[in-house]
Amino acid sequence: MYSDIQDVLYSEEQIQGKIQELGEQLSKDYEGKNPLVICVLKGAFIFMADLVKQIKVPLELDFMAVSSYGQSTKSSGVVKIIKDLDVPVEGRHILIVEDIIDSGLTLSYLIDVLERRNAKTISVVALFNKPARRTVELEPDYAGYVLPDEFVVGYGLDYAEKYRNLPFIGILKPEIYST
Ligand SMILES: O=P(O)(O)OC[C@H]1O[C@H](OP(=O)(O)OP(=O)(O)O)[C@H](O)[C@@H]1O
Ligand code: HPA
Ligand SMILES: [Mg+2]
Repeated sequence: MYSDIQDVLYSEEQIQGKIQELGEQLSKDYEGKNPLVICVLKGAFIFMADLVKQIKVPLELDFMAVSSYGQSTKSSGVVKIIKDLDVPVEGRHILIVEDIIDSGLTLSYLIDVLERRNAKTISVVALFNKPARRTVELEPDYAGYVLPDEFVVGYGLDYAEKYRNLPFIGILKPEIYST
């Protein structure tokens, strides 16, 4: 598994440091708001777990599973809800937790869904951001690292469901997905 990685972009320690910074900012901004923090499964599961431990104000959380990449390194362009939220979002302060924004299609779809359900506010925290690949205009309210235009895996992100358990984020060797 480790030999399939071309370059490690950010180590486990660097990622944890960034998450602590994000948590401090979010703790200030969500004081007294009891946000509903939504994890976008599967990719964001590790980030969500590490992030909420760094947010020091009361919050609730829920999970939504969506998918558009399947077994590919390119978005299919069609975002499917595989598991919906358990609780209503009407009147709630929503914080969407995403691992990565690439084309922006997943998040623009989700934001649209939550707006139609009358959330009070909707903000996005994304650990990784690949602005070079955007096909729809979208910027996270809280952002971790900007990544180069390469297919990356680890820290929750997969290629064909593999590599999610790597503790760092790295570039996958192109020969792995082009063979
Ligand atoms: O900005 P985009 O181009 O839409 O890409 C970002 C989304 O793609 C990945 O999810 P994927 O659809 O692969 O599902 P997964 O989280 O289960 O891996 C990733 O976890 C983000 O949710
Ligand atoms: N890697 C894994 N999953 C992804 C990526 C990526 O670079 N972009 C969007 N989903
Ligand atoms: Mg994926």
